[in-house]
Amino acid sequence: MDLVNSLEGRLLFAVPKKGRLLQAALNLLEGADIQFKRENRLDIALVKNLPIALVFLPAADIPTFVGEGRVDIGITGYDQVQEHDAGVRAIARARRMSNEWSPKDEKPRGCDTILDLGFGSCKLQIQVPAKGEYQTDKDLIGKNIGTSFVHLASEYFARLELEQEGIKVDSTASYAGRKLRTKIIELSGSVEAACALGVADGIVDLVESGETMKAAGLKAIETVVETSAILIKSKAPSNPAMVDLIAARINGVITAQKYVLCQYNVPRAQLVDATKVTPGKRAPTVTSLEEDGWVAVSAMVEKKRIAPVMDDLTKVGATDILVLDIHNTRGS
Ligand SMILES: Nc1ncnc2c1ncn2[C@@H]1O[C@H](COP(=O)(O)OP(=O)(O)OP(=O)(O)O)[C@@H](O)[C@H]1O
Ligand SMILES: O=P(O)(O)OC[C@H]1O[C@H](OP(=O)(O)OP(=O)(O)O)[C@H](O)[C@@H]1O
Repeated sequence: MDLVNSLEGRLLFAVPKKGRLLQAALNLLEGADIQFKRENRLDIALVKNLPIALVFLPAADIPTFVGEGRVDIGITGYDQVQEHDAGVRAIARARRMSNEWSPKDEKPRGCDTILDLGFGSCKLQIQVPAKGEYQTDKDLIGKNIGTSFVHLASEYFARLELEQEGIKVDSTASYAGRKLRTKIIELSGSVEAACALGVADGIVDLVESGETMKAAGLKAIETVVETSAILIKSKAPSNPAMVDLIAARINGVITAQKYVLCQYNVPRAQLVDATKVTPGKRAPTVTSLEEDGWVAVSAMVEKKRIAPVMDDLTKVGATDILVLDIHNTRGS
């Protein structure tokens, strides 16, 4: 099969090819009924039931492909989009300084966020040895910083250096032409080892549970970016209607994962109190029961709140409380 020709007319959808976001992204695709078979070692898969092709790429590269409009939509981390944007800003500053800038450089690029996907949550944090001499981010000015997020780290320390000099920073354009006193060292993985091995005085890396940080004898002193996985699109996708369809399907899956359906019976006299406990996403559905003076209520409730909600319903006199998983939703 000529794979490149078979991409014709298909919306290109970038998915992380490995790492922390891969499995949750695949689960979302399955929930959205995006059917495909990925051949061994191939990074492109044609979707069987929709005019879409999936492109499996490193999470860090997805903002570049989407931002340049080569791929229409993608799933990646918000941190990766921020890092990419910071890199684009750095190039623009350098071009302006070297007078290579032209109005073409201003053409709209970058990605738009469609949805927060609710997984892959963590923080990009500045970390230092827990028992070391550095207590604040300012203590690291002029020192060595190890990171995979070189552009975000450079902007962070550029701002810090300017503020230390008493210069007000109103945009990242203020960093133009400045040489950082802090040395940003690019590392592609196992960044936590850099302090112990003497390569860096501090690091900028992701923290979720904090286990990796703790095991490396580090502590976090500042947060650069809070992140989670997002669905992004290019500024001018090839098929906007298909983008909307995918966004609606994925949104339906996320909502279904976040909520359960709570059903119960309650005396009509207690209905007001009960619906305060379960107001639903828009409003609860109330139907009358054959038994006089009683109603049945069903309402969507956030999964993480369901136990106290059941306690409170019991207190206001609800009975026959059922909690049902929601397989999928639309329009909620
Ligand atoms: N511990 C974590 N908890 C939650 N999300 C994470 C965590 N680590 C990374 N992520 C998210 O997953 C994205 C990809 O990180 P991951 O380390 O899986 O990348 P990768 O593609 O395997 O690259 P690398 O080879 O550099 O590890 C990150 O940008 C971040 O958004
Ligand atoms: O706070 P924690 O829950 O310990 O998670 C943080 C770790 O997770 C990520 O790395 P990952 O395990 O994906 O491997 P990597 O270092 O190869 O990127 C990140 O780079 C941290 O090292």
